[in-house]
Amino acid sequence: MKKRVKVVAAVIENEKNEILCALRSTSMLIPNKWEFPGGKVEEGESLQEALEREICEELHCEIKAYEIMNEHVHEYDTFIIHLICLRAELISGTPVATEHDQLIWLPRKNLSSLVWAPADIPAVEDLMKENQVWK
Ligand SMILES: Nc1nc2c([nH]c(=O)n2[C@H]2C[C@H](O)[C@@H](COP(=O)(O)OP(=O)(O)OP(=O)(O)O)O2)c(=O)[nH]1
Repeated sequence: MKKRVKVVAAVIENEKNEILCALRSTSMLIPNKWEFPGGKVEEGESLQEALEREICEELHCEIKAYEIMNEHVHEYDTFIIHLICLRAELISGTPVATEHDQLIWLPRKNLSSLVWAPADIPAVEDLMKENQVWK
């Protein structure tokens, strides 16, 4: 049976309405694909606590995590991911790529120019739809 992981990911939006996108490195699982930074939820943690911890560990900055913007189950060849994307805001510091190969801020309308991890595509599509409604 495939392993099932519960992962939280941060949709961090800045004051210019750009979203932080992170490139998984060649040494990570699902290499060279873009994702929303985050990681696995540990036992006893709320989604928000898990995400704030992961971002602090990975990007060396502080965020405040808010509500779920997209939730999706995706089956990879070797595992099943329950990916939960939360809206988030940068509270202090500047994100630094310590595990990722690259970090970029992109306006919603340009998100489709990146090659995303397959599990992220529904969240990316939802974000781009918000662009059509509000911008
Ligand atoms: N963080 C994150 N992971 C994603 C996304 N999309 C996606 O398929 N994944 C996959 C890649 C990884 O296999 C898994 C998350 O694992 P991870 O390695 O980033 O999490 P972690 O830091 O808690 O892992 P670990 O090193 O403690 O084992 O989910 C996404 O948008 N964000």
